[in-house]
Amino acid sequence: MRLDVISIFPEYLSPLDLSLIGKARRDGLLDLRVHDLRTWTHDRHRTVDDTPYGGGAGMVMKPQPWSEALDSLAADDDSRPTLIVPGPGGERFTQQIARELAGKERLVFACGRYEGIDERVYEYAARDYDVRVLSLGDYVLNGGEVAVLAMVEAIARLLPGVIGNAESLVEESHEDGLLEYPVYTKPADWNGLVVPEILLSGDHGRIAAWRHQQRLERTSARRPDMYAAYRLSHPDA
Ligand SMILES: COc1cccc(COC(=O)c2cn[nH]c2)c1
Repeated sequence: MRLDVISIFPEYLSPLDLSLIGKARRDGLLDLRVHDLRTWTHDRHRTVDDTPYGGGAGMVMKPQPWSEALDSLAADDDSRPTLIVPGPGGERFTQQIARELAGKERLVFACGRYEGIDERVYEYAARDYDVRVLSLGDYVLNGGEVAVLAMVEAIARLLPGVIGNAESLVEESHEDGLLEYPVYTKPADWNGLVVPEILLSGDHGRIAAWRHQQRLERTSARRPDMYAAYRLSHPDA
């Protein structure tokens, strides 16, 4: 998979050089390229924003640098990339969407700043891209970079070979509609707090049943919305 990120703060994306994502890039599992939007400005001040038509506070990102950046990246091959624009007004990003995007050939992430990107960029981009505005949650960030870090990590870890042990991708929160069970490691008695006896029993059938029960209880307590959806698709749960 090829991933491109366009930002006026490309250094914001440097955490993607680290750890498993960084290793996947070095191993050639992931072709991730970060671009400075100002590459596609031509004035002395490398201007990317201007005042909003209709008035109001703040600034809007100009359409021209974006259109040139998007044209340039689309021209690199004949695929039709998915353009992801993180924004508070987007469709909620979920594990299901992460799985869907992990199957794409090319993703391009546009990091908005200020009050947003001129609306005509979304229309213009739709010629060469499938455009998705995706939100991490109902809050406002100063720009899309933090959201891109989260989305790239959620997507890239699903790619074959990125996470050493694919087993760990199976029973995790949101993969199958339930939150994950509690986990423990040595020592068995720590500060007088002990590990549930069942986990020391070696009875893998009972351990699996206990873990599933824990997942049901946790999901019911913390995410009644998820629990209701789970019960609908698992009536005998
Ligand atoms: C597209 O233009 C803008 C403008 C301003 C900030 C942002 C960053 O996204 C968010 O704030 C966000 C993402 N998920 N939840 C909140 C994008």
